[in-house]
Amino acid sequence: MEAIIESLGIIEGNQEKETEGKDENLVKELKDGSQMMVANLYPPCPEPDLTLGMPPHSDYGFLTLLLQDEVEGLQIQFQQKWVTVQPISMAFVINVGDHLEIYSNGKYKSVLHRVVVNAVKSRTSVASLHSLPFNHTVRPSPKLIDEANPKLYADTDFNSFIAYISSKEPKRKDFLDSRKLTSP
Ligand SMILES: O=C(O)CCC(=O)C(=O)O
Ligand SMILES: [Fe+2]
Repeated sequence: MEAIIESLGIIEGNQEKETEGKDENLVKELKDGSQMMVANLYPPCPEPDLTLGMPPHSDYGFLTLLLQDEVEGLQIQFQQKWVTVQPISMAFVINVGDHLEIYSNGKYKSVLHRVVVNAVKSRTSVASLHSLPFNHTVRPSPKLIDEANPKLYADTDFNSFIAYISSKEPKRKDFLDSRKLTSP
Protein backbone atom coordinates (compact mmCIF):
# COMPACT_ATOMS: atom_id res chain seq x y z
CA MET A 1 0.00 0.00 0.00
CA GLU A 2 2.90 2.37 0.67
CA ALA A 3 4.12 1.85 -2.89
CA ILE A 4 0.62 2.38 -4.25
CA ILE A 5 0.20 5.61 -2.29
CA GLU A 6 3.57 6.77 -3.59
CA SER A 7 2.53 5.90 -7.15
CA LEU A 8 -0.53 8.14 -6.71
CA GLY A 9 1.73 11.05 -5.76
CA ILE A 10 0.21 11.24 -2.28
CA ILE A 11 2.69 11.94 0.49
CA GLU A 12 1.68 10.25 3.68
CA GLY A 13 1.32 12.74 6.53
CA ASN A 14 2.93 12.59 9.93
CA GLN A 15 0.66 10.86 12.42
CA GLU A 16 0.97 13.58 15.09
CA LYS A 17 0.07 16.27 12.63
CA GLU A 18 -3.23 14.65 11.80
CA THR A 19 -5.65 17.12 10.28
CA GLU A 20 -9.34 16.76 9.58
CA GLY A 21 -8.52 15.00 6.30
CA LYS A 22 -8.17 11.49 7.70
CA ASP A 23 -6.44 10.32 4.53
CA GLU A 24 -3.19 11.60 5.98
CA ASN A 25 -2.44 8.23 7.50
CA LEU A 26 -3.94 5.67 5.23
CA VAL A 27 -1.17 3.14 5.82
CA LYS A 28 -1.61 3.35 9.58
CA GLU A 29 -5.39 3.13 9.26
CA LEU A 30 -5.02 0.06 7.08
CA LYS A 31 -2.66 -1.56 9.58
CA ASP A 32 -5.37 -1.18 12.22
CA GLY A 33 -8.04 -1.86 9.65
CA SER A 34 -10.44 -4.63 8.78
CA GLN A 35 -9.65 -8.06 7.44
CA MET A 36 -12.25 -10.39 6.04
CA MET A 37 -11.25 -13.95 5.22
CA VAL A 38 -13.30 -16.07 2.88
CA ALA A 39 -12.61 -19.79 2.44
CA ASN A 40 -14.06 -21.23 -0.76
CA LEU A 41 -14.60 -24.86 -1.72
CA TYR A 42 -15.71 -25.69 -5.25
CA PRO A 43 -16.66 -29.37 -5.59
CA PRO A 44 -16.39 -31.05 -9.03
CA CYS A 45 -19.43 -30.32 -11.14
CA PRO A 46 -20.82 -32.86 -13.65
CA GLU A 47 -21.94 -30.06 -15.99
CA PRO A 48 -19.41 -27.25 -15.51
CA ASP A 49 -20.54 -25.34 -18.58
CA LEU A 50 -23.96 -24.75 -17.04
CA THR A 51 -22.75 -22.90 -13.96
CA LEU A 52 -20.06 -20.85 -12.25
CA GLY A 53 -18.28 -21.39 -8.95
CA MET A 54 -18.60 -17.66 -8.28
CA PRO A 55 -20.32 -15.06 -10.45
CA PRO A 56 -18.41 -12.04 -11.80
CA HIS A 57 -17.68 -9.53 -9.06
CA SER A 58 -15.02 -7.21 -7.70
CA ASP A 59 -13.92 -7.37 -4.09
CA TYR A 60 -14.76 -5.24 -1.07
CA GLY A 61 -11.63 -3.55 0.27
CA PHE A 62 -8.38 -2.05 -0.96
CA LEU A 63 -6.40 -5.19 -1.72
CA THR A 64 -7.23 -8.89 -1.67
CA LEU A 65 -4.57 -11.49 -1.00
CA LEU A 66 -5.76 -14.71 -2.59
CA LEU A 67 -4.27 -18.14 -2.12
CA GLN A 68 -5.48 -20.71 -4.65
CA ASP A 69 -4.55 -24.38 -4.77
CA GLU A 70 -3.11 -26.05 -7.89
CA VAL A 71 -6.50 -26.36 -9.64
CA GLU A 72 -7.37 -23.70 -12.24
CA GLY A 73 -10.63 -21.81 -11.85
CA LEU A 74 -10.04 -18.10 -11.20
CA GLN A 75 -10.49 -15.84 -14.22
CA ILE A 76 -10.09 -12.09 -14.48
CA GLN A 77 -11.65 -9.90 -17.10
CA PHE A 78 -9.01 -8.31 -19.31
CA GLN A 79 -9.79 -6.45 -22.53
CA GLN A 80 -13.35 -7.83 -22.57
CA LYS A 81 -12.10 -11.42 -22.30
CA TRP A 82 -11.94 -13.88 -19.42
CA VAL A 83 -8.33 -14.85 -18.70
CA THR A 84 -7.41 -17.75 -16.42
CA VAL A 85 -5.00 -16.89 -13.61
CA GLN A 86 -2.59 -19.81 -13.60
CA PRO A 87 -2.02 -21.08 -10.08
CA ILE A 88 1.57 -20.64 -8.87
CA SER A 89 2.52 -22.79 -5.91
CA MET A 90 2.82 -20.89 -2.62
CA ALA A 91 2.15 -17.53 -4.29
CA PHE A 92 -0.57 -15.01 -3.54
CA VAL A 93 -2.67 -13.38 -6.22
CA ILE A 94 -3.11 -9.71 -5.29
CA ASN A 95 -6.30 -8.12 -6.55
CA VAL A 96 -7.26 -4.44 -6.50
CA GLY A 97 -10.61 -4.00 -4.74
CA ASP A 98 -13.40 -1.42 -4.95
CA HIS A 99 -12.06 0.72 -2.10
CA LEU A 100 -8.76 1.32 -3.88
CA GLU A 101 -10.64 2.36 -7.00
CA ILE A 102 -12.73 4.78 -4.91
CA TYR A 103 -9.77 6.10 -2.88
CA SER A 104 -7.66 6.66 -6.00
CA ASN A 105 -10.66 8.33 -7.68
CA GLY A 106 -10.49 5.79 -10.50
CA LYS A 107 -6.73 5.77 -11.09
CA TYR A 108 -6.60 2.16 -9.95
CA LYS A 109 -9.39 -0.08 -11.25
CA SER A 110 -10.78 -2.92 -9.20
CA VAL A 111 -10.55 -6.20 -11.07
CA LEU A 112 -13.65 -8.01 -12.23
CA HIS A 113 -13.21 -11.75 -11.65
CA ARG A 114 -15.16 -14.98 -11.53
CA VAL A 115 -14.56 -18.66 -10.82
CA VAL A 116 -15.30 -21.51 -13.20
CA VAL A 117 -15.65 -25.13 -12.09
CA ASN A 118 -14.60 -28.40 -13.65
CA ALA A 119 -15.93 -31.96 -13.77
CA VAL A 120 -12.93 -33.70 -12.22
CA LYS A 121 -11.23 -31.93 -9.33
CA SER A 122 -12.44 -30.00 -6.37
CA ARG A 123 -10.76 -26.67 -5.77
CA THR A 124 -10.14 -24.56 -2.68
CA SER A 125 -9.08 -20.95 -2.25
CA VAL A 126 -8.72 -18.51 0.61
CA ALA A 127 -9.23 -14.80 0.09
CA SER A 128 -8.12 -12.18 2.61
CA LEU A 129 -9.74 -8.78 2.02
CA HIS A 130 -8.13 -5.73 3.61
CA SER A 131 -9.61 -2.31 4.18
CA LEU A 132 -10.08 0.47 6.72
CA PRO A 133 -11.82 -0.33 10.02
CA PHE A 134 -15.45 -1.30 9.38
CA ASN A 135 -16.78 1.96 10.89
CA HIS A 136 -14.64 4.20 8.65
CA THR A 137 -15.76 5.94 5.50
CA VAL A 138 -13.87 5.31 2.26
CA ARG A 139 -13.75 8.29 -0.06
CA PRO A 140 -11.66 9.62 -2.93
CA SER A 141 -8.48 11.15 -1.52
CA PRO A 142 -8.92 14.94 -1.35
CA LYS A 143 -5.36 15.16 -2.63
CA LEU A 144 -6.46 13.73 -5.95
CA ILE A 145 -9.46 16.03 -6.40
CA ASP A 146 -9.35 19.43 -8.04
CA GLU A 147 -11.17 21.30 -10.78
CA ALA A 148 -9.60 19.21 -13.49
CA ASN A 149 -10.19 15.98 -11.56
CA PRO A 150 -13.68 16.00 -10.05
CA LYS A 151 -14.73 13.47 -7.47
CA LEU A 152 -16.00 10.39 -9.32
CA TYR A 153 -17.27 8.24 -6.43
CA ALA A 154 -19.61 8.72 -3.50
CA ASP A 155 -18.38 8.11 0.04
CA THR A 156 -18.99 4.59 1.17
CA ASP A 157 -18.79 2.46 4.27
CA PHE A 158 -19.35 -1.10 5.40
CA ASN A 159 -23.01 -0.52 6.29
CA SER A 160 -23.86 0.77 2.84
CA PHE A 161 -22.08 -2.25 1.33
CA ILE A 162 -24.00 -4.71 3.52
CA ALA A 163 -27.28 -2.91 2.83
CA TYR A 164 -26.57 -3.12 -0.88
CA ILE A 165 -25.62 -6.78 -1.08
CA SER A 166 -28.50 -7.76 1.21
CA SER A 167 -30.89 -6.02 -1.13
CA LYS A 168 -29.85 -7.89 -4.25
CA GLU A 169 -27.78 -10.78 -5.51
CA PRO A 170 -24.27 -9.40 -6.13
CA LYS A 171 -23.57 -9.60 -9.82
CA ARG A 172 -20.76 -7.92 -11.75
CA LYS A 173 -19.39 -4.64 -10.36
CA ASP A 174 -22.78 -3.57 -9.15
CA PHE A 175 -21.77 -2.15 -5.80
CA LEU A 176 -19.00 -0.04 -7.27
CA ASP A 177 -21.34 1.14 -10.00
CA SER A 178 -23.75 2.25 -7.30
CA ARG A 179 -21.03 4.52 -5.86
CA LYS A 180 -20.17 6.19 -9.17
CA LEU A 181 -21.24 9.80 -9.40
CA THR A 182 -22.67 10.94 -12.69
CA SER A 183 -20.63 13.64 -14.41
CA PRO A 184 -20.86 16.97 -12.55
O1 LIG B 1 -11.72 -18.83 -5.62
C1 LIG B 1 -11.10 -17.89 -6.13
O2 LIG B 1 -10.05 -18.04 -6.75
C2 LIG B 1 -11.62 -16.48 -6.00
C3 LIG B 1 -12.53 -16.26 -4.81
C4 LIG B 1 -13.07 -14.86 -4.76
O3 LIG B 1 -13.09 -14.16 -5.74
C5 LIG B 1 -13.55 -14.30 -3.50
O4 LIG B 1 -13.59 -15.02 -2.49
O5 LIG B 1 -13.88 -13.09 -3.49
FE1 LIG C 1 -13.40 -12.10 -5.25
